[in-house]
Amino acid sequence: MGNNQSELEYEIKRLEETISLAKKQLNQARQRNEENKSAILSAKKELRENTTHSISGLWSSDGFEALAELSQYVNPVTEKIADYEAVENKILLLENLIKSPYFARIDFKFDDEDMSEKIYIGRSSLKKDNSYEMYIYDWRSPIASVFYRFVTGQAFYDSPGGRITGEVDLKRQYEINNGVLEYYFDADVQIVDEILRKLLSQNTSSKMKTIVESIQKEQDIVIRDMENDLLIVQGVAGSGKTSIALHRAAYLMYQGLSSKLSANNIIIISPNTLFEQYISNVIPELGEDNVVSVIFEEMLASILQNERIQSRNQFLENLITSSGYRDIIKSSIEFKTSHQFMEILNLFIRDIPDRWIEFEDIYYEGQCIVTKEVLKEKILGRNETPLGVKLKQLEDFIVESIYESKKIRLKKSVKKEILKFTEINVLTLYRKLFNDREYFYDLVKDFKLPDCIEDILIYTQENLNTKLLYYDDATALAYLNLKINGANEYKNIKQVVIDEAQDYYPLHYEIFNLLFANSQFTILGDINQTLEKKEDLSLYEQISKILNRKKSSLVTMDKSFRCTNEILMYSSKFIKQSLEIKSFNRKGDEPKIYTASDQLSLNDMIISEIKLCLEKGYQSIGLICKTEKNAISLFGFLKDRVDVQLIKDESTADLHGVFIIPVYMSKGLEFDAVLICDTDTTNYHSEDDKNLLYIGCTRALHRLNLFCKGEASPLL
Ligand SMILES: Nc1ncnc2c1ncn2[C@@H]1O[C@H](COP(=O)(O)OP(=O)(O)OP(=O)(O)O)[C@@H](O)[C@H]1O
Repeated sequence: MGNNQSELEYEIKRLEETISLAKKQLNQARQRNEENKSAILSAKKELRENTTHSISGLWSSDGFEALAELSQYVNPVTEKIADYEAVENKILLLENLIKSPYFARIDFKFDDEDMSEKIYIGRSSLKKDNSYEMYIYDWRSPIASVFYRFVTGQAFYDSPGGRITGEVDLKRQYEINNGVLEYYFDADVQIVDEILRKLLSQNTSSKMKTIVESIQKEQDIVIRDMENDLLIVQGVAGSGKTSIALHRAAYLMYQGLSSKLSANNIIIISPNTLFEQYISNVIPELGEDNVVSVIFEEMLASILQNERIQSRNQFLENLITSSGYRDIIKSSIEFKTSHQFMEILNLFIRDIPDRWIEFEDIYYEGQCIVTKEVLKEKILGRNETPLGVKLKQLEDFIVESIYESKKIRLKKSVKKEILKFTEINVLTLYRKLFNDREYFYDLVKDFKLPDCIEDILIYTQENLNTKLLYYDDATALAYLNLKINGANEYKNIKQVVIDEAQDYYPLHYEIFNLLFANSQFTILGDINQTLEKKEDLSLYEQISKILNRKKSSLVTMDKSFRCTNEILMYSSKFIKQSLEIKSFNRKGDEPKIYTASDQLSLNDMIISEIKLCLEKGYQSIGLICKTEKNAISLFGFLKDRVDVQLIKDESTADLHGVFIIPVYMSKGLEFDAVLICDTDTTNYHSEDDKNLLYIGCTRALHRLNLFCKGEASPLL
């Protein structure tokens, strides 16, 4: 360890004091919850014994008295339960804190003081009761940013009261496990890099890890950004985008922020369930409740009230495997999720009342109550109100008109019959758009359409006749629905986090904008990790334009923390070098290409590589294939020889062990060792295939090898 003896003694004593304070507070918290528990139990007992009314009678006409009687018992219990939960949370934090109270210290001399102050930084704060003395500062506190952003010397941080300047005299990092100080070191940049290298050399775990001890300056800037309503991060594979997104969410929930958000104010939009599961532990490990998490297709299903929606994974599998249809699938999604198609849909919506709703005179008991002209007039105009809302208002107008004239209230069944045309079936309308060629071409006469538009129309018509709603049509329909009926979900969301931003199309962002009209956005992506389309930095301009927030900023991150030097160098050859990629300079073996003459010898090669990886102690080994079809077939060959799991659409496996996974599902994930198992020339030959190889290869932390049967792909 080599630390100065008196310093070491000081640190050991400081640690003991901290732990003993934390233990004292833990005991108090436990005692308080014992009291809470018995108070809750006895209040419940009292409630049972002393209230004269049964719960089921409470809402009857004479139940009010009973309700009042009950509330005098219920309210204190509710308060006790809330307190119990808050204290339970604190107990958990303290239990974790006792094991590892802090990971860093800075000695900061405020400009207006003579002596520097020792600031200990940990995952959560610890303060002496009834005093301002902070034993530990939360990593999210303003002063902790100095640790992440400065070396020794002049420094500053922004506090709620303004900028505070001073000097960092010492920067120290600790390794404390189970309450024992293993070592500490005073940090200059090189040593910190050495520690980070050691950290990154460890094996991955089945769940994503927190990175509070080693957040880098440029990452910290994104995590703490409070300036922008739209923050876009372009980061190369492994630069920490997902980690940052999650730490930022925890930061936004920090108690000390005046604009503190709760877990239900933040939503994270994930690419698939496997990824959602993989990241699910990070925020709780940072001591916060998990935020709302959704997959985009779940949002589509909820907007459309339709469960039979093609997932993006199914869409990709379909695209990659269907050689004959590939071009049309691509053109179709490109067209239907474009800005141009959105404008076409807007024109279509404008046309609906005139063209697609058959207004009729409303008769009741033989008397015309409202004419169709009046009804139509009420719907045309007021363009700022969504059509669906206007139709609902029309419904009320008709009911009121009947009441005015006949002085009767309509029965539900009659109402339903009369008001048939006020209900819009978006899918039926959308079908009409594609079925009526004359109408379609008239509607789009001012647009320059794709050359294959006729093929797109036929393809869409066919798809709309199946039971499954295709991914591109579901997107267009969701837009149509939101424009017609307005967006009513997610009203409490104030911060939207979108990971893998490059996978979404312009119309997706229009949908996000409609759904989260008043929210701020953090958007993270990598233009090199697109699967079926080509993107460049203009993607982010497009997103900015669509979301159109007051203040926005684009941050780029070019350092990859995941892969070894050799893996990153090898992976980089699959992408255009428009963006610089730096590695963290961690050494490893060169990736190799293994070519087998037939399937049997390929299987043998893969099996011996898996065995080697297991011998090396790797915890997660990813066997990546181009498609689910290839993955299933490889699984068939290997399953009786090694313990291996197949990952398919909607899998939620824990990533611990050996897995076979289609490349598009491996996005966002990482493995200690990766084997790309089907790199022959038939599988990988096109520009799109290069992107797939880039994504697959950059999943590897320590070891990457490529395998094929027959001729190896010329792309390798
Ligand atoms: N500051 C850091 N300290 C320690 N580890 C880090 C740091 N930043 C990133 N990492 C590690 O690097 C790996 C990649 O991080 P992450 O998955 O967040 O990157 P990403 O940019 O989302 O990658 P991809 O685009 O490939 O999905 C993870 O293992 C993460 O723990």
